[in-house]
This record gives sequence, structure tokens and C-alpha cells, in this order.
Amino acid sequence: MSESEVSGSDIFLKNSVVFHSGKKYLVKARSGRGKSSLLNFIYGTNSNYNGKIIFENEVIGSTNFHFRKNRISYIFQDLKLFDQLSVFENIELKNRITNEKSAEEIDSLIKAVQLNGKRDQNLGSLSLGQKQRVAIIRALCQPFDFLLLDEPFSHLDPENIRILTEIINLEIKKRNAGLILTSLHDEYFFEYDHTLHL
Ligand SMILES: Nc1ncnc2c1ncn2[C@@H]1O[C@H](COP(=O)(O)OP(=O)(O)OP(=O)(O)O)[C@@H](O)[C@H]1O
Repeated sequence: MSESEVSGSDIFLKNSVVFHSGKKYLVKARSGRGKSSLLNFIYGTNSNYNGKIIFENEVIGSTNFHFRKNRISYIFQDLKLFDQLSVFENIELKNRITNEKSAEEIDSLIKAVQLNGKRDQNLGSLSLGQKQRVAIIRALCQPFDFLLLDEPFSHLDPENIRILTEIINLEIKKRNAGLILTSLHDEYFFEYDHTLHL
């Protein structure tokens, strides 16, 4: 994007922007303003920017895989789930690497988000809102200091959003983690400490 396009941004072109763990941030912008790009920069999967992203004195780059494994968890807008695997298998695939949760805990989360009837069904046959619920549970199956959420509830009804915000709040509190959520709109899913405009 050009400098004029981002001149009013609270993040782009600033000398420094600090995100603290334990705090909740809403990043709000119109479509195409760089919300997904910002999260990809932080996650280390897009390095097409000027400047540095520093996590506790270490520069995040595309090869710092340990950040993605241990420090930052990300719910992608396009979810990045495996259509050929079942709901349980999609979650278990990550959990097998991290050992973050027991099979019973995963089952209880699947039930909490009202997907127990779909547990063994392939992702390919699920609705987008159902897939969003799976992606959110999977993202909670790892250690993290920051949880990145890219328009995570765009296809969910208020009741499911309520359930998921409760689950996410508990998991964040347990880890004293920070949350960075992008949205097109003002929204009140979480009690945000800061709202930043791109
Ligand atoms: N790999 C890329 N190469 C070139 N341009 C890109 C690339 N990825 C994103 N862009 C451009 O950067 C801009 C910001 O894209 P981005 O997906 O970050 O926006 P967004 O705010 O998340 O949009 P939306 O709300 O529609 O998801 C867009 O103009 C997009 O076309």
C-alpha cells in the first residue's frame, strides 16, 4: 500500500507500536487496509514490510518457527483446516505436536461449541461457521503468549460467539496472554483494552 493510503494508521508508519501480553487489542479497518497482512507480519509468514517486529528482544522473521509453536497462535481468516480430515482429527493433528490438551478436553470443547454430532465428520462437509469453531479450538491446543484472530466470528450466530468468547477468555487468562483481533466494524465481543485503526 502507498504511504498516503496508510497515513492515518495507528500502526503502519509509526516509529513503534507495542502490544502487551495480558491485554486485548481490536484492530479495526475497512476491507483491504492490511488487517490480514499485519497479522501475517506478526506471525512471521509474511516478511514483505519495512521495519522490525521484536518479541522480547528477538526479531521475528520467517524462520523463527519456535514463535509459531510456543508463543503465538493464529486463527487465519481462511482457517487453513484439512477438508479430508474429521473435526477431531483436525484438532488432534496439532495437539499431537503440543500435547496441550487431553483427548477428553478436546471432546469437551467440541461439545461446548455444539459440534459433538459432527466430531467424526470430514471438515469438507461442514458449514463455514462450523469450520470457524473447529479452527478456534485447534488454535487453543498450543501454548501461546498472543492469540491472533482474523475476523474469527464472521459466520457465527450470537449464541456461538458468546460460547467462544467465554472459552477464549478462559484460555487467555490461564496463560496471561494477549489477544489481537481484527474486524471490519466496531464490535464488543471482548472487553478491549485498546482499539487501533489501520
Ligand atoms: N502477497 C501480496 N502481494 C501483493 N499485495 C498483497 C499481498 N497480500 C495482500 N496484498 C494487498 O495488500 C492489501 C491489504 O490486504 P489484506 O488482506 O491485508 O487486507 P485486509 O484488511 O485483511 O482485507 P479484508 O478485510 O478484505 O480481509 C490489499 O490491497 C491486498 O491486495
